[in-house]
Amino acid sequence: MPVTPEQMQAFCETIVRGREANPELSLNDYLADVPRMESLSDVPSGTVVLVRGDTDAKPGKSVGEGDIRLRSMVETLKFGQERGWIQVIFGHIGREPEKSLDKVAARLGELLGCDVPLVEDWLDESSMTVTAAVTEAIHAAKPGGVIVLQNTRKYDIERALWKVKPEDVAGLAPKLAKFANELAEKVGTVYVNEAFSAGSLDASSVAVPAAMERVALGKYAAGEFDGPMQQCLKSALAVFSGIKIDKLDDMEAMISRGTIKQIFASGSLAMAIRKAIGKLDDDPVCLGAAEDPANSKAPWYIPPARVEQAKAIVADGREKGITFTVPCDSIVEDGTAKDELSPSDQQFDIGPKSIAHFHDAVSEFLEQDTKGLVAFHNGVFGMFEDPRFEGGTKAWYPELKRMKEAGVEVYVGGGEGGKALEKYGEESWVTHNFTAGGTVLNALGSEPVPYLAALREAAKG
Ligand SMILES: Nc1ncnc2c1ncn2[C@@H]1O[C@H](COP(=O)(O)OP(=O)(O)O)[C@@H](O)[C@H]1O
Ligand SMILES: O=C(OP(=O)(O)O)[C@H](O)COP(=O)(O)O
Repeated sequence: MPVTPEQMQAFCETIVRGREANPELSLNDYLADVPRMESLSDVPSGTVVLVRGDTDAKPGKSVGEGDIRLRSMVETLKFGQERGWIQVIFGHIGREPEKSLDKVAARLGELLGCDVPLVEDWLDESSMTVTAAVTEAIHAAKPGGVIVLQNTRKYDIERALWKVKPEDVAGLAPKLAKFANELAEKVGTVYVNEAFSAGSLDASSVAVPAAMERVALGKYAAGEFDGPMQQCLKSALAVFSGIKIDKLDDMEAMISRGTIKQIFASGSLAMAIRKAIGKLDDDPVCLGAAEDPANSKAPWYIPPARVEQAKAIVADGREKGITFTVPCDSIVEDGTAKDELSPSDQQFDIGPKSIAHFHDAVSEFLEQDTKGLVAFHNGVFGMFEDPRFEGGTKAWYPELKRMKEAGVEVYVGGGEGGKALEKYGEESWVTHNFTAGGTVLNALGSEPVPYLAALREAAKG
């Protein structure tokens, strides 16, 4: 049965409203309601299965280079191949619509040991119809065949939900319903999400499941949520760094679960915590350009409301016995270190005193019995892509190694922090490095993972 615009509206409103739609649900409640691959074991050979894949990868010259997300899909794709399904993978790559999945399709072919054709133009967006090229590719495929559709983000419909408010969903629902129904009719009504990192409100992840008869979470994604993510929920130490100030929401949610004993905050976002501590302890701190309203559009701007939020986090945290470790100096635009910022200074990295301070805080953390102790790290300590501002991040990864060697389970929450681990350390330095940044923060933090919410809604039927 095709999904009606009204049904699509209700479906997508739930996803867009996020936690507000179902405030009582935890990650594990979502996971409990999402069907797994085994539930599709009876899907017969020759069935066309739509797979939302983790295609945002940069495959290098040989297998193993830049293709970790593609390798993460192999078990699920083999599960389908063994059952003779024809799997049609669709997903995004980067944020530019013109980026191509040609290398991704080729690498998937190498990984699966078969030819994986790429369908370039698969949607006529003016009429919102799936093109004949897709039907032809499916007809040409044998049982076990795998097809890739070009970058979903070449079509505007993919990101139509990204910036909408719940009250605006109604206007988009007819288009989204047509899109999802076309895929259901011309491709298939069995849908698998094996895109662990695709945590945005892409239509392929959050609207298409509404038109599907059967849905399941892929094996890799399920394994990440059931395994390492469960361990992260037990973290005693959480390291939050980077530039995105909304990570304070996730810090708050993580603290509210009750396992956190220590917070390390670094990078640009730590300035909000530092300022908050200054206010609470009557020791004023200047954040320089980051608190100048003239910079309110900059990604590193710290709005007064975030400082207030940080104050509440620190005050509540201290009552619970949580300690907060923050930088005590900064590297500014000319590459020099400063203890205090002047109103015009911009912070780009933490300074040498902060590096030593974090080293000492790790030593202190390791003084306790480390058996069963879990640490979670997210983000980077400075603008590490520029060698002038990489010092803090570079010095931090050996600290993760030190913790792991002392018996702590150490998890890195993907994203830029994951890339920095590859640059300055080795995978073996930590217990697990997630292949996703945003998804991990949502799962551990303040908002449900959109695609899990969509799979849960779709599974309700
Ligand atoms: N002062 C800063 N501190 C931390 N990161 C910064 C800073 N200035 C710029 N950045 C950039 O922000 C990005 C990382 O921040 P963020 O987006 O929060 O991390 P993630 O992608 O892991 O969530 C990096 O590209 C980094 O270079
Ligand atoms: O790289 C990704 O996420 P991540 O940077 O959170 O790990 C995913 O492909 C999601 O990309 P998006 O943030 O453009 O939706």
